[in-house]
Amino acid sequence: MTTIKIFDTTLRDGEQSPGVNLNQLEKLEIAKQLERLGVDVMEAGFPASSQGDFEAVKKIADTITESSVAALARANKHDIDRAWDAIKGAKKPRIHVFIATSPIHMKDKLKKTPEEVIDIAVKMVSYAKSKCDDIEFSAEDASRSELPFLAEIIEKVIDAGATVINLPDTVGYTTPKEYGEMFKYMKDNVKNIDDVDLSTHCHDDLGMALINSIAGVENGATQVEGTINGIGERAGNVALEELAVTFEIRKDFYPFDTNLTLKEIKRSSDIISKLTGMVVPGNKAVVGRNAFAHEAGIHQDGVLKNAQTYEIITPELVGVTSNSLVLGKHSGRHAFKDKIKQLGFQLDEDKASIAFNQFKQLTDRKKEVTDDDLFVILMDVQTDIKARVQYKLTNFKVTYDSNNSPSASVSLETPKNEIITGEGTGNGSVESLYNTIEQLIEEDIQLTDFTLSSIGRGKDALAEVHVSMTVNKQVVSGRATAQDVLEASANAFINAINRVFIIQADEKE
Ligand SMILES: CC(=O)SCCNC(=O)CCNC(=O)[C@H](O)C(C)(C)COP(=O)(O)OP(=O)(O)OC[C@H]1O[C@@H](n2cnc3c(N)ncnc32)[C@H](O)[C@@H]1OP(=O)(O)O
Ligand SMILES: CC(C)C(=O)C(=O)O
Ligand SMILES: [Mg+2]
Repeated sequence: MTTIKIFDTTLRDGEQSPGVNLNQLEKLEIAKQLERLGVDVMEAGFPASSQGDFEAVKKIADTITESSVAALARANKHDIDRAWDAIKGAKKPRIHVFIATSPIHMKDKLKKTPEEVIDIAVKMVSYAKSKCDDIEFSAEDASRSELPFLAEIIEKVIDAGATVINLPDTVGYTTPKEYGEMFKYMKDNVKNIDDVDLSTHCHDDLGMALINSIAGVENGATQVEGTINGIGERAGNVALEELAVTFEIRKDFYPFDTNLTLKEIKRSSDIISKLTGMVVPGNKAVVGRNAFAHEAGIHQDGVLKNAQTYEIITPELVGVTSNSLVLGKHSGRHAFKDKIKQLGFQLDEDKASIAFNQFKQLTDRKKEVTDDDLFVILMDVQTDIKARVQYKLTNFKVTYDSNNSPSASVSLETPKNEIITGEGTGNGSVESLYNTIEQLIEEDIQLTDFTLSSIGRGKDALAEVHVSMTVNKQVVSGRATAQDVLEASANAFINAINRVFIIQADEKE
């Protein structure tokens, strides 16, 4: 068995998913879970891209001890300086320098000759090496690069100090045969290739990210880059949980394994889905809601006789459990604290008390509080989602009449503690609410996405709303849960707006 290193880029490439915008506490929460999952390396972000990302990467680097913490940098001194300043406190820091090597990217995007690209890459890898021992070099768009040129630049950056060479399929264009052959070519033609880890980085534009990553591994890659739930730029990256579980379930066929703690997979998937707002499709491999559900009578009959007739992965393997401890109106603090631990949260006394009060309020409205409900409450408290509120919803009313446009009246408390109220209409109840809030806040708001889902089953399930929007041209997202759809919608909208003020305050600090 060869153990393949897992490089998780949920916090960098994953955050590049359109509409995803994580704050510092949310990124830190995800980083802690990735460490529990056992990733060898986590790419915490791109520090030169914004002050907020710099701060988040720094916080993660100062907190995480088991996994290496990587920061992305273009091949220029400014990006490398920012990356190093953010991660130098890490126990195992890695600077990740990239530059494109395909003819189309070099000529049309970078406007550089191949010789200039080699020169920049070598100089910038040496510069990064003068600061940090562990340097990853990525040849962006490697899969559309000319192989002899790729071999030349790789040999030179290894001489300059690179410790990991990543060959991304940046646009998800390659096929397994082609991608495997590229790794084999490097193994056969780059004289110092055995001094470094070779890495895959596959995007899923043609749905081949998993099989391409495996082809890379079969041809010499010792590191795989990807994200949890497969989120990422455009169609996303390879879903790391799919790779790790494939190696586990088909160990008779593939002689590879990973250091991941597989039973942390479901929790990782849930946290990332909740915090990013990227809902996991029900039929998604390994972590989808239906991945372990059987609908058809013939299947159910088979499973009752022997689960393995239709189940190749046991739910327990990836941390899907059915829990019997039901929390409700009559539960006390002990049972609640025990449940917090079971769900994998570590809250201090103050936060545990806030969460307990929110749980009690919910039990007044809901017969049975499920693990999913609690997960949402605990995650909100853990990430202080309500702690830095600027605008607060104090009251709202929506009137729906099937013959007329719905109308809303809303009261908000402003950052200056003034109460403002207004009224408005819209084509639907949510739109009337949003139009009214927009008029009150007087910022330039464009809603770009709205998702509503239910947490739990039945009439009294919680509603969860995610919104993405631009506020004064800044892209932000917000989420909220409530028992009422309109309340969740209003709070998600206001949480997104509040984020703009939090980002502005962070940037001033
Ligand atoms: C394949 C990937 O996933 S790469 C990672 C992509 N991630 C991101 O872009 C997210 C974060 N990005 C950002 O916040 C911004 O793009 C920034 C802060 C990095 C740069 O912003 P700006 O300075 O406004 O530049 P902008 O993004 O418009 O253009 C990119 C510039 O970097 C250059 N560039 C692109 N890649 C590289 C590289 N690897 N090394 C050096 N220069 C590069 C481009 O040629 C262009 O240069 P030019 O201004 O001389 O034409
Ligand atoms: C920055 C690099 C590694 C990347 O994300 C890509 O090429 O897809
Ligand atoms: Mg990528």
